[in-house]
Amino acid sequence: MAGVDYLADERNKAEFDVDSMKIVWAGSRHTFEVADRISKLVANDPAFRKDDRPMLPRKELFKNTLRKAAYAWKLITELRLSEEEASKLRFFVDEPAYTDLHWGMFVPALKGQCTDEQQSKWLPLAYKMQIIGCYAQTELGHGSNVQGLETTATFDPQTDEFVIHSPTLTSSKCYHTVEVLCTWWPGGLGKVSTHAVVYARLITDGKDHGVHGFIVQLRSMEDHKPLPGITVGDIGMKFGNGAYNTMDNGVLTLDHVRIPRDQMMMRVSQVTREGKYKQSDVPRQLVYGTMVYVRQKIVADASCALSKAVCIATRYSAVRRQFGSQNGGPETQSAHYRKSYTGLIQVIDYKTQQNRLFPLLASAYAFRFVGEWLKWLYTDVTQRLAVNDFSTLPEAHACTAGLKSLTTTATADGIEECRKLCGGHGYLCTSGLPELFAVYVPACTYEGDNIVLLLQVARFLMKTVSQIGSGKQPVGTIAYMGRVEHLLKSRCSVQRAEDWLNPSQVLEAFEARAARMSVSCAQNLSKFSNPEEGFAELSADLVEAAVAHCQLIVVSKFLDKLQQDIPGKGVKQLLQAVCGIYYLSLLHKHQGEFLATSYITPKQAALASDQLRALYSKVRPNAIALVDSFNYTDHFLGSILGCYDGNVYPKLYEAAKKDPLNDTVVPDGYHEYLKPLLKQQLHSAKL
Ligand SMILES: CCCCCCCCCCCCCCCC(=O)SCCNC(=O)CCNC(=O)[C@H](O)C(C)(C)COP(=O)(O)OP(=O)(O)OC[C@H]1O[C@@H](n2cnc3c(N)ncnc32)[C@H](O)[C@@H]1OP(=O)(O)O
Ligand SMILES: Cc1cc2nc3c(=O)[nH]c(=O)nc-3n(C[C@H](O)[C@H](O)[C@H](O)COP(=O)(O)OP(=O)(O)OC[C@H]3O[C@@H](n4cnc5c(N)ncnc54)[C@H](O)[C@@H]3O)c2cc1C
Repeated sequence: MAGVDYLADERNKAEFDVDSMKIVWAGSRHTFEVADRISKLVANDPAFRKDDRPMLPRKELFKNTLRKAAYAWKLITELRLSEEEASKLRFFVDEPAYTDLHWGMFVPALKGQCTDEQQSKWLPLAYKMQIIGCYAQTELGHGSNVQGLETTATFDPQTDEFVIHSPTLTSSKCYHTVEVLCTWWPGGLGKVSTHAVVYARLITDGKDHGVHGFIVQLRSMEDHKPLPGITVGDIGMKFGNGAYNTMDNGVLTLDHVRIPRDQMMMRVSQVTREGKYKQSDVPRQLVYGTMVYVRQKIVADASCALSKAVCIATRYSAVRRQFGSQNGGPETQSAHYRKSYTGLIQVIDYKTQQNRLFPLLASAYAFRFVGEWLKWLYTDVTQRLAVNDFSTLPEAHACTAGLKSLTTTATADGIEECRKLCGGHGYLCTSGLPELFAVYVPACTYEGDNIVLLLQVARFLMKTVSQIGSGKQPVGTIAYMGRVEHLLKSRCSVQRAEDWLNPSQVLEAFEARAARMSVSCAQNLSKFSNPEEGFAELSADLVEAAVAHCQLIVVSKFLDKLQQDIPGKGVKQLLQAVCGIYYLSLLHKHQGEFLATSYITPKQAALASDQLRALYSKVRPNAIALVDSFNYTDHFLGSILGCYDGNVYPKLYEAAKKDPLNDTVVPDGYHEYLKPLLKQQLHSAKL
């Protein structure tokens, strides 16, 4: 049976050039080649085995992660991998680790918030991993409310130092049940990091200047023990087996820990030798800059996680057969696999399966392209900041916050839907889906709770609406608000189902819905004498308006992508169909809003559904090729249900045999707990 491709027929049906699509998915030929090479390097190295993760006890799991991270670093240095290759290697190793926080947050925080002089001291150490850092912001009592952090950094002019101190019960106003209010959650903090960027309230001469970042050494470079005044450890097991438990999320208390003055990150503001507080020309919000950076990365990562789940569910839906003519014999005769299956229906052919699966497939592509665009936006804003142009920062904040929220929510829900799409077998760890879900789902919370972030977008929208008519022309993703009068009056002109394939029509529909929802919120807000009270009261509506705005961004960036030159036979046509599925499934799901804002009629909504069904039929023969285009190795997918050759059943059977519980035929515990029970029942039955 080895070597047979059970999905070959499906692959032969493809109407587009898969190799070209792989390049579109990767972003460029160069990126494709790097990803292809590095993913194979990881897949072929037994040191990166990961199928045992759900079975390992925490301590072993964690030690194994340390081993893999050290081995990955050895490869990176020995093979002299570039920064791009090294980050791909960590990505394909596919195991949350302290390195994510070191490279993903500690290094960016140093880059974004330190002066040039500070960077020249700290960055070389961090680049060579001579120090390992984490990002310690969240406290036990404060996560979302960053301004409410209670850790203090008090300047001592006598010694030219800051005294960093965790709040205690006596200094805490809000907590009465714990003795110490500590830092809580940072990844990499619990057991590994030697240093942390700690966020604390800066106090000079008795005055509180709000939250600032400080570089604090946590552990000795000699023996890794915590330095005096520092108590640090892991916060305990998290959701799921394996999963995010490879990460040492930590708890930290700082008891009057002293650091030199130059370990305050001083790009945004400074404290002089005399203890004078000075603010640079740059906006204070740049203290939040690392979060903008990471949110942008998280959007790009959403398409990776969702595409993984979708790849598994699509391949398995083509393999799995249910109902139909039974003339081929029972499902378990794997030796006659192909022949016996001819009369049975592949579950991917059920329209209900397509209606759940294909919008997720389309979302994976949509998030890929919006992620690419967001990376561009971030680069652009960074270049502007470097020359003191801060004009696009509010938009960058709104886009990163909103798209992080939209894409992570859809991805977490999508992974769970993919599990259900795989029926019972989706619930097995060997499907890869339970672990993927458990690893992914905190993305809805970390780096900003998704609702809290949408409220930030809503504030931005309300500010924009309030400025309409002031002469200030909205630009970028909010430019459509400049045409709000037209959008409030216009009506959809769709008459036939195919009219829903017209990009300008689609764009106007999403713009009109978003603009109308924002304007309606603004009108309702104006009825409140206290705007903050009104904002709190209407927050559920505001969140919906923010979602409408973010969906518009994703749709418009997908449509923009299709305006580009996309080479390869049939590639652009397929992407047009995929894009259509993305926006029409959104339109269908949020039909109520499109109808309530009166832009479309019920008849036009029905035509949209007709067109959506037609696009499902167009995509169906291409479904396997569309997920092959992600170019994932079986190692990276980590799923028997999603394996490339589709030879699912023998692999499931073999994996079950290898489960430690099957090491013995009679289980451990039989003599202590089962035998006496059975004996006793036998005895009473005889009586
Ligand atoms: C291998 C591949 C992996 C790839 C994948 C990634 C890799 C990397 C691994 C990561 C692995 C996870 C690691 C999780 C790591 C944590 O979770 S770190 C902790 C993150 N914590 C959070 O996100 C907290 C969320 N809360 C916040 O961001 C803020 O406090 C809030 C909610 C924005 C509120 O801020 P605030 O200052 O209290 O309130 P607000 O008055 O609304 O704002 C003031 C002004 O600042 C502006 N503002 C607020 N925030 C910002 C901002 N960020 N920028 C600019 N302006 C801002 C507002 O718009 C407002 O402007 P104006 O209206 O005055 O003009
Ligand atoms: C796996 C993981 C890794 C993490 N890694 C790090 C790290 O490396 N470094 C770090 O500093 N932190 C880290 N965190 C912490 C994380 O950033 C916070 O948990 C997150 O920002 C949410 O804050 P919170 O826990 O205070 O939630 P809360 O704010 O307490 O949220 C609880 C509920 O209240 C709601 N809510 C809160 N405020 C509002 C509001 N204004 N309006 C309406 N609803 C509201 C939320 O929507 C949510 O439903 C991590 C968290 C997790 C789960």
